[in-house]
Parts: sequence; C-alpha cells; structure tokens
Amino acid sequence: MVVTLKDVSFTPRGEEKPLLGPLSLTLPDDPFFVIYGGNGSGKSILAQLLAGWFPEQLTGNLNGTLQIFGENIGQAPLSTHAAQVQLIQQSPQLQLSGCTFSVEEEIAFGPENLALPPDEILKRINEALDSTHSQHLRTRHPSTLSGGEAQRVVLACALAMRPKLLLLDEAFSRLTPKATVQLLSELKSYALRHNCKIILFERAFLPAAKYCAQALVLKQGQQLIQGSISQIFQMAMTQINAPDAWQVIHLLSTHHAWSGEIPRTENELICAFKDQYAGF
Ligand SMILES: Nc1ncnc2c1ncn2[C@@H]1O[C@H](COP(=O)(O)OP(=O)(O)OP(=O)(O)O)[C@@H](O)[C@H]1O
Repeated sequence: MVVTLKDVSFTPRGEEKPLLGPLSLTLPDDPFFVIYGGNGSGKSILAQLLAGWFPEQLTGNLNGTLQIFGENIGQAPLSTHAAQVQLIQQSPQLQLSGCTFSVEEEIAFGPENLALPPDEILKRINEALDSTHSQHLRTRHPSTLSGGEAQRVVLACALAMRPKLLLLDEAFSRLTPKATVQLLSELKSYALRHNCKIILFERAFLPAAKYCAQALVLKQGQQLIQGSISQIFQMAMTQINAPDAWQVIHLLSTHHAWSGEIPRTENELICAFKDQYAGF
C-alpha cells in the first residue's frame, strides 16, 4: 500500500488542538488523486506529513496510523524516504538548493546524493528535462529562472529521483493553464511508466479534475468528503475554486436542472451545454 492513513490527527508543537484530522484516506488504483481545500484547510500540513517530514521538519503530536509504503512515518530518518517520495511546494525558489551553477547541476544534485553512476545521472537529467519541457533551461543559472521556469526545474529535480509517490502542493501556481495541462499529461505518462502515485493538493477545481477520478475535500483540517469528482461537486463545491461556468452547473444541478456527468474539462463543458441546452 503506497499510503495508509487511518484516523490521523496532527497537532503542531505549540498548538492546543489538532490542526489536521481526524482523517482517513484510501487511495484509488488510478495514478492521480486530488486533495482539494481552501486557504488554511490543511493541505500543506497533510502534504508534509505524507512526505515524511514528521518529526524532523514538522514537530508536534501525531495520532492514528500514517504509513508510507508500509512503514510508519517518523520511524526512519527523512533522508531514507527521499528516493521514493518527493514533495513539490508552491514556492519553487525555496526548493532550489542554492549551491549549484546550472539547472543541469541542480537536477543532478539528488541522484548524485544517491551515489548513482554518472551515465545513469545523465540519463535521468535528460529524461527529466524532456518530461518538463525544459531542455532550453539546461545551462541557465538557477537564480535567474522565472517563477514558472523554476517550477519546471523543481519538478525535473523531483522526477530525476524517480519517485514512487509524488506530492504536488499547488506545484503549478506560477504556470499558465496551458503549461500546467502539458506538464500534467507528461506526469501521467511518467506515473504509468514508473508505477508512481501522484497526489495533487489544490484550491482550484481545474485542471486537476481532468486527471483525477477521485478526490478528498478538506475544510479547516477536517475531511469533508472523499468520493468521485461528481460526488464532491455535488457536496463540497463551496470549498473549491471553480470557474463561473461550473458554478452555473452547480446551481443547475442543485435545482435538478442538470442531467448527466459533471464536465471535467472545458471541452466537455461545451459539449454538455450543447447537448442539454442547444435545442432551446
Ligand atoms: N507548523 C505550524 N504550526 C502552527 N500552525 C500551523 C503550522 N503549519 C500550518 N499551520 C496552520 O495550519 C492551518 C493549515 O495550514 P496549511 O498551510 O496546511 O493550509 P493550506 O490548505 O495549505 O492553505 P493555503 O491554500 O493557503 O496554502 C493554517 O491555519 C496554518 O496557519
């Protein structure tokens, strides 16, 4: 089991009450899963717990069962998870090492620390640059990258570690919608090739809904619902940022004036509106 999360609650050091939980999560077989929630709903704390940050980087009180690849969190040092679990956060510049002179060296940093042979490191650099459409950034100094470029590079660094669990905490916040969809498609193919689970942590309904059949919604650290995109759409849409057109569908469906599936992309939305209303 990649992730086991049963009745987990977490109280950061200095806090009196849990800021997260109780929370239980069952990951479906699909490569992608999304955890939705508004500001301060606990997405980042959960992402950090899943990345194994407790107790080294995230101190506090953890209750319940939280296992990654069958191992209880907190038992082995954080560094032992690095080859299997990678977390990308929303501020890419903070995740660059600050001690390399080119993007190529930055991507090599992790695999070098795994003491991999030079040929393997080069292969991983090339694959990671291809997957993130960043070959043109290869010789750039990391400190000169734009926000969106840095996000691609941080993602490339993570992929070069060949993770089996990739946690993306609003990891596309600096990228255009088009670039985000392009990267998510690449990640889908990475996940299928390398048998990797990808968990997205998002405030926005799109484009995550296109890639994830199942979702969990957090509100003030608590689990509101886990279910299909259609189920969470009906029951928890107020907690998720959705474009106006989806807000209209939500309104229509609460008045029983929408039939069929909830569209998960803009194309599906246009087709659904045509199907249901073009005759009027
Ligand atoms: N180490 C900590 N100690 C105390 N409080 C914390 C700690 N980390 C986070 N919090 C608080 O816990 C709550 C959840 O924070 P978290 O960063 O997980 O939210 P989020 O869902 O990622 O929000 P956003 O979308 O705004 O990034 C917030 O109220 C935050 O201030």
